[in-house]
Amino acid sequence: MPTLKILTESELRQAVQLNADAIECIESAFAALASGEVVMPPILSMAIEEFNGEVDVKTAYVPGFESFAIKMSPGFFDNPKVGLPSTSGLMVLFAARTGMLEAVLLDNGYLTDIRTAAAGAVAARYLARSDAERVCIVGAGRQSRLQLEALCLVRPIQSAVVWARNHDRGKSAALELSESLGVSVTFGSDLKKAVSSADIVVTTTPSADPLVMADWLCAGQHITSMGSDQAHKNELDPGCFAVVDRYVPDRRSQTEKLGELHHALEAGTASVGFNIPRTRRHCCRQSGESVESDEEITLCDLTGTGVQDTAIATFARMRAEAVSAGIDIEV
Ligand SMILES: NC(=O)C1=CN([C@@H]2O[C@H](COP(=O)(O)OP(=O)(O)OC[C@H]3O[C@@H](n4cnc5c(N)ncnc54)[C@H](O)[C@@H]3O)[C@@H](O)[C@H]2O)C=CC1
Ligand SMILES: O=C([O-])C1=[NH+]CCC1
Repeated sequence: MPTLKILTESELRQAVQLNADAIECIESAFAALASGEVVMPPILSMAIEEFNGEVDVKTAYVPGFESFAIKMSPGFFDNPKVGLPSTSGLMVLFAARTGMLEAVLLDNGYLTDIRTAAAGAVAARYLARSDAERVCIVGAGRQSRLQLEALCLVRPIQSAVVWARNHDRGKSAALELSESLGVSVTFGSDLKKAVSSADIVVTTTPSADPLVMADWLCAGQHITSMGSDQAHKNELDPGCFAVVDRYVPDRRSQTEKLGELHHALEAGTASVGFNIPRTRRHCCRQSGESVESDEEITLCDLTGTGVQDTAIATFARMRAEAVSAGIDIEV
């Protein structure tokens, strides 16, 4: 009879943390995706508008990996009002050779959180100036915290400003991050000022209306937009596409439907097939492209990919098995 491994959130938290290993895991996943060998179908997404919710199913097969993950990932963005996290869910691992069920990772969204923050770190590693030290984080939820933590692992961050609609939540996030990261993190109510004075801007909200305006961007900045992962979400003024010098999507076929590119295509600030106007050497490659000039404005559009999920799930299972974590049941 086949054996099934079950891992709980606390076991997975012990196995995987946001650190250099997790970043390496996700960087390798993007490199595999860029090789063109990965099989990654479009995201299956169900909107439950009535409750400001969505459920995303993501998967990918990576040649050479013994297993592939299928992830079920709800995002219900009114949950914080009732004391619940916005995102949750689980990942399931299957054998790549036989399709047999191998493991259920009851992570409650933890592995998605880590792989998403690690993607932000990979983006900054390749696209932010090496001396980038001032950050603006837009939003004060789970990813706002993790994205800043991730940036501190790849750039010499000295200070950050957190902007949030809800000032109290923004102030709490800033205080918490100051204490946990040991850098100066303050709340800023003036988003224009916070964006304009940052070396790196990360947008982390499910906003359906642009928050960051094109004329706030400055030479030498890197922007990662990771909150907009559904067609209706839009954190950047589409005009940003007319001023950025380098654009990198996690998956072009996703960002043109779900990410910031989608809105730029609709607004006509980017064209299908594209190339951003005013381009010096624009790229749409998946990864491995690094910033070439300290004056470039770079934009990374993250919509979240199944290859990240297969990578983090297989990594977590390997780490957990190394310490004999979890229970095995015969099914
Ligand atoms: N690209 C990717 O791979 C992933 C993207 N996401 C997306 O990132 C976003 C944030 O996720 P979490 O941090 O887990 O959520 P969260 O609910 O913990 O945090 C969201 C933050 O955005 C704020 N916010 C909500 N609506 C807003 C609006 N209209 N204008 C300004 N601020 C607003 C909230 O008050 C909160 O501070 C979501 O859109 C989620 O779908 C999440 C995980 C992976
Ligand atoms: O899988 C994912 O990236 C997400 N699921 C819900 C919000 C984002």
